[in-house]
Amino acid sequence: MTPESVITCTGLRSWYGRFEAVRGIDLAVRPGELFALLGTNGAGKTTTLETLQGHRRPGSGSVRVLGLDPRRHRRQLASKVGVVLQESGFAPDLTVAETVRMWRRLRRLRDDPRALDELLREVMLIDRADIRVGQLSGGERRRLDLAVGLTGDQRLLFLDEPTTGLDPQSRQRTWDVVRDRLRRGMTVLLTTHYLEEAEALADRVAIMDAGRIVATGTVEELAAQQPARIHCTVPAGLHGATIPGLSGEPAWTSGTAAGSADLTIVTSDLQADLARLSAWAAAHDAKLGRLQAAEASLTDIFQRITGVPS
Ligand SMILES: Nc1ncnc2c1ncn2[C@@H]1O[C@H](COP(=O)(O)OP(=O)(O)OP(=O)(O)O)[C@@H](O)[C@H]1O
Repeated sequence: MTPESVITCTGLRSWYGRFEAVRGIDLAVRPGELFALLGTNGAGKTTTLETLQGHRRPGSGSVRVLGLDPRRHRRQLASKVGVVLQESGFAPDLTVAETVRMWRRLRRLRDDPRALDELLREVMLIDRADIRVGQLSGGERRRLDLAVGLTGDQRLLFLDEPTTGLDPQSRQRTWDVVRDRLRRGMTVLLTTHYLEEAEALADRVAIMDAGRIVATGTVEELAAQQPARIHCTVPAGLHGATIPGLSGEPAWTSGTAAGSADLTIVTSDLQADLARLSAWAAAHDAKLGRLQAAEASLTDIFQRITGVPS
């Protein structure tokens, strides 16, 4: 546990009756980082989030949010912690502006028309300010969720699948807003099943499976523990040839294009094997087609660690 952590879980366990949903997790989310909590269905993410948000008592272990116990200090945390849930039940008869104003009052903030306008502009809802919530599109409602989560002077934001159902432009806008807040010092705990988004945005990730954290670190750190992959096509006459010095395992198949063979090399020394493959191809005057060389992606890592396709 690092004292400067914004969120700390130590040995957190949680039960539903006799079923242990969270089985002893340790987490430390640092100030100003975007930390992504990923996991298989039923891994225990929601249970963990509910505990961090003060809605559930830890079965055992302890949690601290901004140094406070989230159950005992819910009031103090309410103005500092924003939550964007997948389903937020806003009153359909209130307008967008009324909804945000109401949340400002709930967070004991004074009325501030300028701050309200700024926030609605930020989430691209300024021209929908007087529209009733019940008339918003699904994507607009998600952006209202974000606005409400950001109402006030939040130091920490919980984001649960914030871009589900958003079109590419709204998705991009959401991430621009989150990035801007991160630059201004906010800490974000993201849960998402969109691994490409987590890969692009997260400073660090944790992968949960069956109540445990099974991997944690930066994507680069996790990728370094997994083999990389080289893929290319080779002239058919070289199918099955030995490539000298290769440390990885070559796998040959007949190519889909006539006169070619497909080669995949799974390797833990990507750079060296790429160099050996290139030298071998040059020595045989062979052109390598559709050459791809890549470290494991977060999707590969997730799949290998959990055994579940993402
Ligand atoms: N109220 C409940 N009563 C009994 N079991 C529950 C309850 N809520 C959750 N569980 C179980 O606890 C486990 C963890 O659930 P949780 O919702 O925390 O997982 P999750 O990681 O958020 O899953 P998902 O990605 O599917 O939303 C699951 O096996 C789930 O069935």
